[in-house]
Amino acid sequence: MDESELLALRRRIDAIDEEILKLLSERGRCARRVGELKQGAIYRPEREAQVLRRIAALNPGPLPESAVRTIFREIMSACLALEQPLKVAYLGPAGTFSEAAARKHFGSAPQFVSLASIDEVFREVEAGNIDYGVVPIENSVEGMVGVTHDLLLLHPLQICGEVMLRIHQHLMSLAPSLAAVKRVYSHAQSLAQCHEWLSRHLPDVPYVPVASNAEAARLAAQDPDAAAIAGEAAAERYGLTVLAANIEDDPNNTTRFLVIAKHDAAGPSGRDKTSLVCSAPNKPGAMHRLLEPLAHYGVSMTKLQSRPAKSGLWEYVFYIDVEGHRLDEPVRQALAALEERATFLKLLGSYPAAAW
Ligand SMILES: C=C(O[C@@H]1C=C(C(=O)O)C=C[C@H]1O)C(=O)O
Repeated sequence: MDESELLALRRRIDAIDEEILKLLSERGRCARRVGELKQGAIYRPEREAQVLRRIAALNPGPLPESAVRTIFREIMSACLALEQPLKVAYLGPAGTFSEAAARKHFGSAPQFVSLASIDEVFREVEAGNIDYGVVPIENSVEGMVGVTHDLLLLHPLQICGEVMLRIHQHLMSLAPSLAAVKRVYSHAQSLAQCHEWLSRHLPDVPYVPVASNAEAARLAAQDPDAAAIAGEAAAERYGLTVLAANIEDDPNNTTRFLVIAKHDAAGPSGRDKTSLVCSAPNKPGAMHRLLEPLAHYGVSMTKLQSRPAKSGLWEYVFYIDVEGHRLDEPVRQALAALEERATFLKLLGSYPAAAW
């Protein structure tokens, strides 16, 4: 090893770090001043999405895109906290995928609050005790989360963002090896998602469903004969060793979360979605007529989900996501036409499509 070159490189790294720190401080001062000039919401999801997309496109390497995104996510998180410390609630307990989604979206600067139900997340945001709520809306394997759909219809809240989270399940334990595991705790959905792996590697032990993956990890941390299936955050939080990683049967398993607030994204980011819920008159061709304006104005639909209306038997409401912001001209016109044809329509908000 060339000692003098090593020394020179480390000196260079120290000098670079000082430069980075100076620039970060300057960035923080700019953000704080932006905060003073702002009217309305301090947190601007459309601007944050643009910053992340721009940085990813500019990245010259050698750092991978994911590393650069994570670093800039944290920089913005810290800058935003200088303008306004945020309170973000998620469906708890701590260590669940909902917490991972909240941190992926907001970075680590906000104060995170774990709440016991999706209903409580909506209520606390509506009451103004919490600035933003992160709630699951659909999973690529399990389908829609019904309660979140119902609450979006009931509460006067808006969607201001979405988060896509790849769900990786790990088997974790205090036990040194698989052979020592005598029972497995997890949420019923996670047990189902790892069914093939479990029947191949741990066919003879009981699988015990519990309230959440985080609860499973907490139990496994008290019992050296037990293992839990949960996400990585739970292993860290409860001091468990991952005995087998990525044991989910479907490697593309992804959950989509929504960020709810009292406002949506004030303007377009360049790659946006708009969500709405509506109902159609109960007569032949009504659904076709309802959706016709989307085709007419060239607006793409990314989701159409029906759900029983709580008003009567065999009546449905339709949850629709389209590409574009409500202020983009084709979306604005399509929504106006759609509203005329629907018996009921509620705009749930426009927001940047998940940046990563
Ligand atoms: C600085 C701003 O405020 C916040 C912080 C941002 C940042 O650090 O880049 C971006 C958007 C806002 O959430 C801004 O609106 O430009």
